[in-house]
Amino acid sequence: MTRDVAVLSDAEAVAETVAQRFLARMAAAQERGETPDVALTGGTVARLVHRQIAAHAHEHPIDWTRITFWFGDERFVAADSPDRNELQARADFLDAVGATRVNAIPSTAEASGVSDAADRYSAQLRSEGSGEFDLVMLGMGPDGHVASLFPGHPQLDDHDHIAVGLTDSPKPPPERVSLTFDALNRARAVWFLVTGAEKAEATQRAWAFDGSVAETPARGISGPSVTWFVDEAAAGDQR
Ligand SMILES: O=C1O[C@H](COP(=O)(O)O)[C@@H](O)[C@H](O)[C@H]1O
Repeated sequence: MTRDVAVLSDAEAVAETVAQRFLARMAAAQERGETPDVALTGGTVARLVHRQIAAHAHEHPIDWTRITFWFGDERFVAADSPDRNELQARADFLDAVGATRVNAIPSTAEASGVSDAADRYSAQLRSEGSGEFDLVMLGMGPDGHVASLFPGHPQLDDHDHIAVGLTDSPKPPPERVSLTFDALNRARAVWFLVTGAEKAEATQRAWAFDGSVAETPARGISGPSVTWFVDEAAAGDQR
Protein backbone atom coordinates (compact mmCIF):
# COMPACT_ATOMS: atom_id res chain seq x y z
CA MET A 1 0.00 0.00 0.00
CA THR A 2 1.23 3.51 -0.73
CA ARG A 3 0.08 6.34 1.53
CA ASP A 4 0.18 9.93 0.36
CA VAL A 5 -0.73 12.87 2.52
CA ALA A 6 -1.79 16.29 1.26
CA VAL A 7 -2.05 18.91 4.00
CA LEU A 8 -4.14 21.90 2.87
CA SER A 9 -4.80 25.13 4.74
CA ASP A 10 -8.46 24.60 5.62
CA ALA A 11 -11.64 22.69 4.77
CA GLU A 12 -12.39 24.88 1.74
CA ALA A 13 -8.94 24.18 0.33
CA VAL A 14 -9.45 20.44 0.90
CA ALA A 15 -12.79 20.60 -0.91
CA GLU A 16 -11.37 22.52 -3.89
CA THR A 17 -8.35 20.21 -4.23
CA VAL A 18 -10.34 16.99 -3.94
CA ALA A 19 -13.02 18.21 -6.36
CA GLN A 20 -10.41 19.08 -9.01
CA ARG A 21 -8.62 15.75 -8.53
CA PHE A 22 -11.95 13.91 -8.74
CA LEU A 23 -13.02 15.64 -11.94
CA ALA A 24 -9.64 15.02 -13.57
CA ARG A 25 -9.68 11.36 -12.49
CA MET A 26 -13.16 10.74 -13.88
CA ALA A 27 -12.35 12.46 -17.18
CA ALA A 28 -9.17 10.38 -17.53
CA ALA A 29 -11.00 7.12 -16.76
CA GLN A 30 -13.62 7.85 -19.38
CA GLU A 31 -10.90 8.82 -21.85
CA ARG A 32 -9.58 5.26 -21.38
CA GLY A 33 -13.07 3.93 -22.18
CA GLU A 34 -13.92 2.99 -18.61
CA THR A 35 -17.16 3.42 -16.67
CA PRO A 36 -15.73 3.95 -13.18
CA ASP A 37 -17.38 2.72 -9.99
CA VAL A 38 -17.14 5.36 -7.26
CA ALA A 39 -18.11 4.99 -3.60
CA LEU A 40 -19.18 8.24 -1.95
CA THR A 41 -19.07 9.15 1.71
CA GLY A 42 -21.30 11.26 3.88
CA GLY A 43 -20.02 13.83 6.33
CA THR A 44 -19.33 17.52 6.59
CA VAL A 45 -16.26 17.82 4.39
CA ALA A 46 -17.79 15.47 1.81
CA ARG A 47 -20.64 17.92 1.40
CA LEU A 48 -18.15 20.71 0.67
CA VAL A 49 -16.35 18.48 -1.84
CA HIS A 50 -19.62 17.57 -3.56
CA ARG A 51 -20.60 21.22 -3.93
CA GLN A 52 -17.21 22.04 -5.42
CA ILE A 53 -17.62 19.17 -7.89
CA ALA A 54 -20.97 20.62 -8.99
CA ALA A 55 -19.45 24.10 -9.32
CA HIS A 56 -16.59 22.94 -11.57
CA ALA A 57 -18.20 20.04 -13.45
CA HIS A 58 -18.69 22.10 -16.61
CA GLU A 59 -14.91 22.57 -16.92
CA HIS A 60 -14.35 18.86 -17.62
CA PRO A 61 -15.54 16.60 -20.46
CA ILE A 62 -17.33 14.06 -18.28
CA ASP A 63 -20.30 11.93 -19.28
CA TRP A 64 -22.05 11.68 -15.91
CA THR A 65 -24.25 8.83 -17.16
CA ARG A 66 -21.05 6.74 -17.40
CA ILE A 67 -20.01 6.87 -13.74
CA THR A 68 -21.58 4.34 -11.38
CA PHE A 69 -22.05 5.81 -7.92
CA TRP A 70 -22.30 3.78 -4.71
CA PHE A 71 -22.24 4.70 -1.03
CA GLY A 72 -19.72 3.53 1.54
CA ASP A 73 -22.36 3.75 4.23
CA GLU A 74 -25.87 4.96 4.84
CA ARG A 75 -28.19 5.81 7.66
CA PHE A 76 -31.13 3.34 7.77
CA VAL A 77 -33.92 5.90 7.96
CA ALA A 78 -36.90 6.97 5.87
CA ALA A 79 -36.22 7.55 2.17
CA ASP A 80 -36.89 11.28 2.51
CA SER A 81 -34.95 11.79 5.75
CA PRO A 82 -32.37 14.61 5.60
CA ASP A 83 -30.03 12.20 7.44
CA ARG A 84 -29.62 10.13 4.26
CA ASN A 85 -26.12 10.43 2.77
CA GLU A 86 -27.76 9.70 -0.58
CA LEU A 87 -30.15 12.66 -0.39
CA GLN A 88 -27.33 14.99 0.64
CA ALA A 89 -25.17 13.84 -2.29
CA ARG A 90 -28.07 14.18 -4.72
CA ALA A 91 -28.80 17.70 -3.50
CA ASP A 92 -25.13 18.72 -3.47
CA PHE A 93 -24.07 17.42 -6.89
CA LEU A 94 -25.53 14.22 -8.34
CA ASP A 95 -28.77 15.82 -9.55
CA ALA A 96 -27.04 18.96 -10.78
CA VAL A 97 -24.57 17.07 -12.97
CA GLY A 98 -27.17 14.61 -14.27
CA ALA A 99 -25.80 11.40 -12.74
CA THR A 100 -28.09 8.49 -13.64
CA ARG A 101 -26.28 5.46 -12.19
CA VAL A 102 -26.80 6.16 -8.49
CA ASN A 103 -27.07 3.02 -6.36
CA ALA A 104 -28.56 3.99 -3.04
CA ILE A 105 -28.46 1.75 0.01
CA PRO A 106 -32.08 0.74 0.75
CA SER A 107 -34.06 2.92 3.14
CA THR A 108 -36.72 1.81 5.63
CA ALA A 109 -39.22 2.00 2.75
CA GLU A 110 -37.41 -0.74 0.81
CA ALA A 111 -35.94 -3.07 3.43
CA SER A 112 -37.30 -4.70 6.56
CA GLY A 113 -34.23 -3.94 8.67
CA VAL A 114 -30.52 -3.18 8.51
CA SER A 115 -29.54 -6.79 7.69
CA ASP A 116 -32.05 -6.96 4.87
CA ALA A 117 -30.81 -3.62 3.53
CA ALA A 118 -27.18 -4.81 3.74
CA ASP A 119 -28.00 -8.08 1.96
CA ARG A 120 -29.87 -6.27 -0.81
CA TYR A 121 -27.04 -3.81 -1.31
CA SER A 122 -24.46 -6.63 -1.36
CA ALA A 123 -26.47 -8.39 -4.07
CA GLN A 124 -26.73 -5.18 -6.07
CA LEU A 125 -23.01 -4.52 -5.85
CA ARG A 126 -22.27 -8.12 -6.81
CA SER A 127 -24.55 -8.01 -9.87
CA GLU A 128 -24.06 -4.43 -11.07
CA GLY A 129 -20.60 -3.47 -9.84
CA SER A 130 -17.46 -4.08 -11.87
CA GLY A 131 -15.79 -5.93 -8.99
CA GLU A 132 -13.50 -3.05 -8.08
CA PHE A 133 -14.07 0.58 -7.21
CA ASP A 134 -12.03 3.05 -9.17
CA LEU A 135 -12.29 5.36 -6.18
CA VAL A 136 -13.59 5.18 -2.62
CA MET A 137 -13.93 8.44 -0.71
CA LEU A 138 -14.11 8.24 3.08
CA GLY A 139 -14.59 10.66 5.91
CA MET A 140 -13.27 9.86 9.37
CA GLY A 141 -15.00 10.62 12.65
CA PRO A 142 -13.21 12.02 15.72
CA ASP A 143 -13.29 8.45 17.10
CA GLY A 144 -11.50 7.14 14.00
CA HIS A 145 -14.57 5.53 12.43
CA VAL A 146 -14.81 5.21 8.67
CA ALA A 147 -18.02 4.60 6.72
CA SER A 148 -20.13 3.14 9.59
CA LEU A 149 -17.37 0.92 10.99
CA PHE A 150 -17.01 2.07 14.58
CA PRO A 151 -14.33 1.36 17.23
CA GLY A 152 -14.83 -1.92 19.06
CA HIS A 153 -17.78 -3.03 16.92
CA PRO A 154 -18.00 -6.59 15.53
CA GLN A 155 -18.49 -5.31 11.97
CA LEU A 156 -14.75 -4.52 11.96
CA ASP A 157 -14.00 -8.25 11.87
CA ASP A 158 -16.58 -9.24 9.27
CA HIS A 159 -14.93 -10.94 6.31
CA ASP A 160 -18.04 -12.75 5.07
CA HIS A 161 -20.07 -9.88 3.69
CA ILE A 162 -19.88 -6.99 1.27
CA ALA A 163 -22.18 -4.85 3.41
CA VAL A 164 -23.29 -5.18 7.04
CA GLY A 165 -25.95 -3.61 9.22
CA LEU A 166 -25.68 -2.16 12.70
CA THR A 167 -28.32 -0.98 15.16
CA ASP A 168 -26.08 0.58 17.80
CA SER A 169 -24.10 3.30 16.06
CA PRO A 170 -22.61 5.59 18.74
CA LYS A 171 -23.21 8.47 16.34
CA PRO A 172 -26.88 9.03 15.58
CA PRO A 173 -28.89 7.73 13.89
CA PRO A 174 -28.22 4.30 15.45
CA GLU A 175 -29.40 2.14 12.54
CA ARG A 176 -26.97 2.09 9.64
CA VAL A 177 -25.55 0.00 6.81
CA SER A 178 -21.86 -0.01 5.92
CA LEU A 179 -19.60 -1.62 3.38
CA THR A 180 -17.06 -3.88 5.09
CA PHE A 181 -13.30 -3.38 4.96
CA ASP A 182 -13.01 -6.14 2.37
CA ALA A 183 -15.37 -4.25 0.06
CA LEU A 184 -13.89 -0.80 0.73
CA ASN A 185 -10.40 -2.11 0.10
CA ARG A 186 -11.31 -3.44 -3.35
CA ALA A 187 -10.45 -0.06 -4.77
CA ARG A 188 -7.76 1.28 -7.04
CA ALA A 189 -7.66 4.39 -4.88
CA VAL A 190 -9.02 5.44 -1.49
CA TRP A 191 -9.16 9.12 -0.56
CA PHE A 192 -9.68 10.22 3.03
CA LEU A 193 -11.28 13.65 3.50
CA VAL A 194 -10.53 14.85 7.03
CA THR A 195 -10.74 18.34 8.49
CA GLY A 196 -10.96 19.99 11.89
CA ALA A 197 -8.92 19.95 15.10
CA GLU A 198 -11.32 17.44 16.69
CA LYS A 199 -9.95 14.83 14.23
CA ALA A 200 -6.24 15.44 15.02
CA GLU A 201 -5.91 12.68 17.63
CA ALA A 202 -7.61 10.11 15.41
CA THR A 203 -5.45 11.19 12.47
CA GLN A 204 -2.36 10.70 14.61
CA ARG A 205 -3.52 7.19 15.61
CA ALA A 206 -4.41 6.33 12.01
CA TRP A 207 -0.94 7.29 10.76
CA ALA A 208 1.03 5.82 13.68
CA PHE A 209 3.39 2.93 13.01
CA ASP A 210 1.61 0.82 15.66
CA GLY A 211 -2.02 0.67 16.69
CA SER A 212 -5.18 -1.38 16.34
CA VAL A 213 -8.07 -1.30 13.92
CA ALA A 214 -10.38 -1.94 16.89
CA GLU A 215 -9.35 1.39 18.41
CA THR A 216 -8.98 3.30 15.15
CA PRO A 217 -11.02 1.77 12.31
CA ALA A 218 -9.34 4.01 9.70
CA ARG A 219 -6.31 1.73 10.08
CA GLY A 220 -8.32 -1.03 8.41
CA ILE A 221 -8.14 0.73 5.05
CA SER A 222 -5.36 -0.89 3.10
CA GLY A 223 -6.14 -0.50 -0.60
CA PRO A 224 -3.19 -0.25 -2.98
CA SER A 225 -3.25 3.56 -3.05
CA VAL A 226 -4.45 5.58 -0.07
CA THR A 227 -4.36 9.39 -0.07
CA TRP A 228 -5.24 11.57 2.90
CA PHE A 229 -6.52 15.07 2.14
CA VAL A 230 -6.43 16.84 5.49
CA ASP A 231 -6.44 20.41 6.66
CA GLU A 232 -3.78 21.82 8.98
CA ALA A 233 -6.06 21.48 12.01
CA ALA A 234 -6.64 17.75 11.42
CA ALA A 235 -2.94 17.16 10.71
CA GLY A 236 -2.10 18.69 14.11
CA ASP A 237 1.58 18.35 15.05
CA GLN A 238 2.28 15.96 12.20
CA ARG A 239 2.71 18.65 9.56
O1 LIG B 1 -21.83 9.47 10.09
C1 LIG B 1 -20.95 9.58 9.28
O2 LIG B 1 -19.78 10.18 9.66
C2 LIG B 1 -18.57 10.03 8.94
C3 LIG B 1 -17.67 11.24 9.23
O3 LIG B 1 -18.42 12.44 9.10
P1 LIG B 1 -17.81 13.87 9.42
O4 LIG B 1 -18.98 14.81 9.44
O5 LIG B 1 -17.12 13.80 10.75
O6 LIG B 1 -16.84 14.19 8.30
C4 LIG B 1 -18.82 9.81 7.48
O7 LIG B 1 -17.62 9.41 6.88
C5 LIG B 1 -19.90 8.77 7.25
O8 LIG B 1 -20.13 8.55 5.87
C6 LIG B 1 -21.17 9.23 7.87
O9 LIG B 1 -22.23 8.31 7.72
